[in-house]
Amino acid sequence: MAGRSNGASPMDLSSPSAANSGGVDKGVDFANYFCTYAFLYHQKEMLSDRVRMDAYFNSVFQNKHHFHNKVVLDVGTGSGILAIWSAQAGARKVYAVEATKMADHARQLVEANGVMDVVEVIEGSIEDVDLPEKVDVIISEWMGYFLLRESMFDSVICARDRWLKPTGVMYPSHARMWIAPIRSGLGDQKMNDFESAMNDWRNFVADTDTNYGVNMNVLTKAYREENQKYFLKTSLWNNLHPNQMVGTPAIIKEMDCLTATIEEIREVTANFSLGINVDRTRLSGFAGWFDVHFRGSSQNPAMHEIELNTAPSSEDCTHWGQQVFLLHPPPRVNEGDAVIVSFSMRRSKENHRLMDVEFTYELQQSTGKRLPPVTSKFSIE
Ligand SMILES: C[S@@+](CC[C@H](N)C(=O)[O-])C[C@H]1O[C@@H](n2cnc3c(N)ncnc32)[C@H](O)[C@@H]1O
Repeated sequence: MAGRSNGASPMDLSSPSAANSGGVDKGVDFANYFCTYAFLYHQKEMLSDRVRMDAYFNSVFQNKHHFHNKVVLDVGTGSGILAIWSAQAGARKVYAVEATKMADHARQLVEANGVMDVVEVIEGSIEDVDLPEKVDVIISEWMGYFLLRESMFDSVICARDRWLKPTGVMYPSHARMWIAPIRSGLGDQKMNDFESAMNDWRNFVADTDTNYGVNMNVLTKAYREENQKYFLKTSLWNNLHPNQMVGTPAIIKEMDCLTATIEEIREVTANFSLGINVDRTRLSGFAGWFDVHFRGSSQNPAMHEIELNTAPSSEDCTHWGQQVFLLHPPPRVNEGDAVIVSFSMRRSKENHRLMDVEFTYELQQSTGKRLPPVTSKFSIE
């Protein structure tokens, strides 16, 4: 469905690739994933996200003791911003590794900001790069939609295991994934879009038969499936207002970036219960988001802990927004009900940077009645 935007993503990660968790075709991965990061418009989008920028800025400058006279590795430096801040905070040496040609712009920025004696920009994949020494700090902005889309944390883990000193610290140091029950008008909108696509198809089938003598109706089922996936089974990007949450959010995954493994993030599963706290409403779906923390390590804690939060907010929106998983049809819920959820998120077989998500949910009404479980599957594209 490339070219038809459902608001799911500003980046095109949707084309199938040979990449998977076992063997990634680097050329295809570069074409599908990295290429977008070589554009300044995309780096600018991230550099304009105030919540993101303030969190990283404060994490570095309020914890200068982690940087002063230290060796830092910036994994995926992009424009070089985190490397420049690390140098300004007193680092002795910063290795700023970037897979794309954005490395050239980063080098220019480093020079223009007078930190070229400290920051060395290296163009290449972190997986392939050799550094002359181990580092005290790894800083990286690796988070994708709902934390794990893009699978960039794999590269940070690889860098950590190869280059971080045993006493080293990770920036950020911890990450969490959240899910909340929500109400939204998006469900009706997407169902209308789907129905109008199917009406359009029926007219097309009739016209093709009348005008050209070929009956296309045998393809109706396939067209329906294609459009169901696109309109109803793909998660949506949205910045929700907190009053769209109809119950208490749950943490479904917590990660210590110093010890997390690729195995642990390849598949995320969780069983949890969401208490409904709004009366007579619809459960339009679930929203997923993340937060990360900058706490240093237990050996070497931060002086000032900083949080970067992408939860629904009335003022602080981020470019990550939230991922919305819509239920069709949306069940009616009441205050005091509970939604019992069994959740899983796995990497897509076609593209390890995209995710397949499954919710099996059961509504437990406040009266004690329990409705039969329903399973809904989604792609995060
Ligand atoms: C989300 S952007 C962050 C850019 C910059 N650090 C910032 O905070 O504005 C991630 C960057 O990491 C780069 N990247 C992703 N995986 C990488 C890898 N394995 N090796 C080197 N660079 C990588 C991308 O090309 C992209 O520029």
